[in-house]
Amino acid sequence: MRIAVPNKGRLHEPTIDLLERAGLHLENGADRKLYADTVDPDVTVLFARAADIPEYVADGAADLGITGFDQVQEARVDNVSELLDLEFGRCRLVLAAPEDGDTNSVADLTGKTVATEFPNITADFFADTGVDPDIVEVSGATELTPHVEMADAIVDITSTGTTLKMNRLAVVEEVLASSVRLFGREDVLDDPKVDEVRTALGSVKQAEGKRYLMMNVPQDRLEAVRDVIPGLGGPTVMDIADDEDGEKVAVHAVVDESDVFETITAVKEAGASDILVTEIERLVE
Ligand SMILES: Nc1ncnc2c1ncn2[C@@H]1O[C@H](COP(=O)(O)OP(=O)(O)OP(=O)(O)O)[C@@H](O)[C@H]1O
Ligand SMILES: O=P(O)(O)OC[C@H]1O[C@H](OP(=O)(O)OP(=O)(O)O)[C@H](O)[C@@H]1O
Ligand SMILES: [Mg+2]
Repeated sequence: MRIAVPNKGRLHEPTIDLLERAGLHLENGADRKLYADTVDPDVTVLFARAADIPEYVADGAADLGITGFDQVQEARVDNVSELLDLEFGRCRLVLAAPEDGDTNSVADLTGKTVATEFPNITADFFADTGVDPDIVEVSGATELTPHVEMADAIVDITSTGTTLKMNRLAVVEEVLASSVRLFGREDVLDDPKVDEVRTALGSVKQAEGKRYLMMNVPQDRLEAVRDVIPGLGGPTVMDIADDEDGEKVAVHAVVDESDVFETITAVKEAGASDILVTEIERLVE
């Protein structure tokens, strides 16, 4: 099973980090190579440009891919399916035009020119509006084009909005919301390995923002402690090995990070002691 992941750019690091946290440790270094093995002899990682990854998967060079939803849409591949929203690389593709110009709506672009790195997404967007501007494809620095009379507006990526602002451009309309996705070619989706990879990556997502709480509780305080532990099903209650009288039990629970502070105070008041809080690497529900 080959997974294509971004070889550079802003998605490279977080993708490698996610694979590592999911237990798919890369064996022979991720830098400046086309391939890396992983601890799983059946899984190889292939490094490719974020924009090329959907094609790699569609054509069979890789079986699974990790890249932005914008790239998957732009590639117009019809034999891949999304498996998981990995929820990083969040950004929006927007139609933007000079702040002080006369393009304030989509309709103002009749007979005008729009520059973009995403000509297919842009064409689909305008097809739905009935407005039919010329679309000029550029391969970077799109924000410059309205200032050099190349275009009247652009369709480009924004997240914080800093780049648009720096170039005195204002959003006219949102075109697409994107985040990084795991996707696969449809003819490999029955392979059990696909589900293994999806579960492993999903388990890292599940664990984010959760904490594992452990404590000791006298038997007669157990109900009181149980009552104040929020979240994910009931806590796990276990006997303590060298507690011969059986007076105390160990209580373990998964709690939202945002609830940890209050929960510690509450369980302590209810009679718990020796309270431990740890991070969770993975959580398979
Ligand atoms: N400002 C941003 N905020 C969040 N996500 C972004 C942002 N810019 C790009 N992305 C996401 O990252 C993907 C890849 O963008 P990136 O800039 O890393 O690569 P690139 O510039 O296309 O790659 P290359 O350097 O190979 O040309 C985009 O398709 C998008 O999904
Ligand atoms: O809303 P902002 O936070 O300013 O982000 C938007 C910018 O981020 C991306 O460029 P990137 O930084 O990836 O540089 P690149 O042009 O080299 O890809 C994108 O192409 C925008 O220019
Ligand atoms: Mg970029």
